[in-house]
Amino acid sequence: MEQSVCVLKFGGTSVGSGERIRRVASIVADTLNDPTTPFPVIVVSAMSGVTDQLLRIARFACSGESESCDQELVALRQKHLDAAAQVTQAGEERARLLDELEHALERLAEDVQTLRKAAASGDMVHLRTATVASWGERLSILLVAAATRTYGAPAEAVRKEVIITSHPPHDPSQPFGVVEGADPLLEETRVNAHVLIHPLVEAGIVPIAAGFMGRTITGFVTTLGRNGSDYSATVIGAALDCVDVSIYTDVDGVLTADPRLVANTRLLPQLSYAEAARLSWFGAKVLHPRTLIPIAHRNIPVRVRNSFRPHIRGTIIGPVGYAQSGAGAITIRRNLALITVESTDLFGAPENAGQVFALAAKAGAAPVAICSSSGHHLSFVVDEKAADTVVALLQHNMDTSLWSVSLRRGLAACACIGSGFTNDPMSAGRAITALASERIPVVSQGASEQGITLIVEDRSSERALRCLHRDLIAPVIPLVRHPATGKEARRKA
Ligand SMILES: Nc1ncnc2c1ncn2[C@@H]1O[C@H](COP(=O)(O)OP(=O)(O)O)[C@@H](O)[C@H]1O
Ligand SMILES: N[C@@H](CC(=O)OP(=O)(O)O)C(=O)O
Repeated sequence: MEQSVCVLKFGGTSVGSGERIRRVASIVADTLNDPTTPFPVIVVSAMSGVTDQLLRIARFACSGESESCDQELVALRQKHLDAAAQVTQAGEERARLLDELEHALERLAEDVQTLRKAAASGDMVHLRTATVASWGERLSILLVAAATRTYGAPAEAVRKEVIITSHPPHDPSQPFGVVEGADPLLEETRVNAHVLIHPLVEAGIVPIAAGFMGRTITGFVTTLGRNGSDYSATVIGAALDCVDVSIYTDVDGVLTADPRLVANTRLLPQLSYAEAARLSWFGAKVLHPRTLIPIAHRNIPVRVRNSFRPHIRGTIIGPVGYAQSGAGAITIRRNLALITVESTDLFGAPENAGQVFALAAKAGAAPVAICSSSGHHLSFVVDEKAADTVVALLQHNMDTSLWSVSLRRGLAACACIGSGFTNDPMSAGRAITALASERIPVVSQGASEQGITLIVEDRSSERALRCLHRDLIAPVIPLVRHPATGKEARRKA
């Protein structure tokens, strides 16, 4: 019988430097040595900032800015060599790592050349860009594997083959230096995962696999989209029938709001798949929005944990949710636009909803939120960058003597999320009152059993997030200066 496995995914912040990679290696070694945990399979992201750097390299290569391109390549090489010096002692392991890194960097340089030529001929630039973008993960697996071995745990980077087989990306017409996510092919990925991972596991060797990347059946490298390593970890986890997936990042778990924007956030110990999916849909960067798709229907739990404080339990995402009344978390999704389709004869919006959303989908825009409708109008928000294409398609395809289409840019969605939100009849009122008290107008809104979504102007969105968090989740208690006690008063006197 095959041994049961758990998947540990380490994000870019967790592998951001040699010192951090050593910390990751010690977590991997501890997991391997813990008899109560299944055998670990590791999925890693690129060192933080490296995918951005690779996409700059891709852009410079395509636009013929050779000097800038070469400068970035030199900086990228140095970053990985510095990390290599930190994760290994001089000796055999260091020599092996440097050799592997040099070989990988040479292949990256070749792929950049191929991209240059592709841009000149206009041939498959998007696939060549994905190949360049995937090198961040292909470099970091070498560092993590070497670091893990120095902790006495046998580990090997999975580098010759790619685990995730995917479709090609849908839209080949991306601007230079941009990658679009491709959809994984689950059955093919399952076969690869068993062929590539299980022999290592059976031999007691920890597999270290590159997140984010995939490959088409015809052999082209793809990506699962920006920040897609979380998603790749659950795709690989599902393919391996893993017991659970741990996402290691730089915060203690899923919090009541983004701690970079709100001061007094709290850890959410437990979330249902639906709650967590909603949080990431509405902007919580801690999880990629597609992460839960491969595993939720199989009840495989996901734990979000801090690689800097691994002793903390983190957040468990599973079938059972956050069982409190009111909002559990507040998120913001920015850079949205509101599209309103209105019939001039005051009739027919519900009948035409299917056509409206089909046209939006054709423009590659899923409605982020559907805000309001009546017999003669329908309004929904989409990502601002897709809005012009959606409006153009609507105007082109709908009878403009009967329909008008309007667009309002510069908006954001504030989502107050929690399955218990509607248990408390005061919740929605408190959310709107919180915004009103800060003079933040609500442009539109939508509600469901899982919470309420308030559309506000983008420029007010961070302020809106803070006041909603303060009034719905964690009041900010002002520091009160107590009057001097008797003793202090005597000393002052
Ligand atoms: N509700 C939330 N809970 C926790 N973190 C959040 C939340 N919303 C946004 N974040 C942000 O997500 C970040 C982690 O995601 P990311 O930077 O992609 O990490 P990684 O490099 O590990 O993939 C955190 O540092 C935090 O600022
Ligand atoms: N490195 C890729 C994929 C990724 O998910 O990274 P992270 O785990 O650091 O968010 C990116 O930056 O898009």
